[in-house]
Amino acid sequence: ANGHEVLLWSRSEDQVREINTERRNRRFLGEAVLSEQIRATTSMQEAAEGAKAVFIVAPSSAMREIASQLRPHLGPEAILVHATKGFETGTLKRMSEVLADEMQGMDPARIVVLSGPSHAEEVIQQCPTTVVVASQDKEAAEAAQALLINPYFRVYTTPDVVGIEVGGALKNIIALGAGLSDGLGFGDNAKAALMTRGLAEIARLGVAMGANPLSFAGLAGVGDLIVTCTSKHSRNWRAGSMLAQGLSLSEVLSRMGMVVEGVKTTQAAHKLSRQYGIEMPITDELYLLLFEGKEPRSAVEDLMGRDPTHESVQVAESTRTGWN
Ligand SMILES: NC(=O)C1=CN([C@@H]2O[C@H](COP(=O)(O)OP(=O)(O)OC[C@H]3O[C@@H](n4cnc5c(N)ncnc54)[C@H](O)[C@@H]3O)[C@@H](O)[C@H]2O)C=CC1
Ligand SMILES: O=C(CO)COP(=O)(O)O
Repeated sequence: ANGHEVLLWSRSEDQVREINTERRNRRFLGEAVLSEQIRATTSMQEAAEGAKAVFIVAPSSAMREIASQLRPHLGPEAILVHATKGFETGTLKRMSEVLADEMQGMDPARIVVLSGPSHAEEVIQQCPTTVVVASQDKEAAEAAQALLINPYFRVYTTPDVVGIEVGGALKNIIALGAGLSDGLGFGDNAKAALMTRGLAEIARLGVAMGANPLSFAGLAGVGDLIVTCTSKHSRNWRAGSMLAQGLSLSEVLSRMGMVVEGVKTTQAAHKLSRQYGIEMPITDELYLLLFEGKEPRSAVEDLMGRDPTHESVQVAESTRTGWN
């Protein structure tokens, strides 16, 4: 829509053919017609060489593999943007840390994170959407902003890479919980409580990891939390509502056929909360429910029956500085 020449890389020959010959990507975007400016290829080299910007939009589980395939083809001036919401399971690293590992020799200032309330199904229909791009380098963030911004897609910048990645990843855990809550018929009060107290625990962990607390009031915090807990497009919300119907986790994942990042993120956040000494009661209950067979109703009873406390969000002082 912005007039750029876009070359998509996919490992699927069928998908590449469908995009190039029919201008459709049916499995993911139905009958939406893709711009003539978009072509696809199965060659990483063809896709990346000479590109002004490279966007990685793969599941978190594929990030390291894709980054290592990309490394030999990324030009010295290109910015590297990712829109992936999750952590690496084994190392608990954020996605920009995985990219920095794999792009040895590349200036980490060229890495940009894109996040915010943005379901692809609505962006392709040109519905008004706002996102945020984060980079330790102001120029790199502004370069991504300039490439993407248009009358229906508004892009903000921020230096808070940690806050934007942590907010985007952790909201998926709460969205799984919101789907469960809705599926069990718990009503709007319960969902509002989950979102609010969920945001409190997201902010607590995020700040401990070095985020600016104010980022959690922004697009990649409360903004993405709202859309993922309330949208019919959300895979995490849908997965939660299927779990409420009594389906097992493996049944839910095979029926979805698309990534449900909140599942692996629950595991990662459960470990991170212990590593940083942060209390995350909603995440803990979801962990027990997803991986240790706890019944949803007893998870809710345990959450509601915690010791009475006061409402403070209890975030520590942030130590991070921003751009000048
Ligand atoms: N769908 C959306 O609207 C949004 C998605 N995201 C994030 O983007 C990431 C990807 O999500 P979706 O595209 O929605 O997932 P998806 O499950 O719909 O599609 C993932 C694609 O990646 C491919 N893939 C998986 N592993 C691969 C590998 N090792 N090498 C090459 N290709 C591989 C799959 O074949 C599939 O085509 C996730 O982290 C998600 O949280 C972020 C914002 C919005
Ligand atoms: O992150 C998203 C929207 O901003 C996508 O959420 P789901 O993965 O739950 O569909």
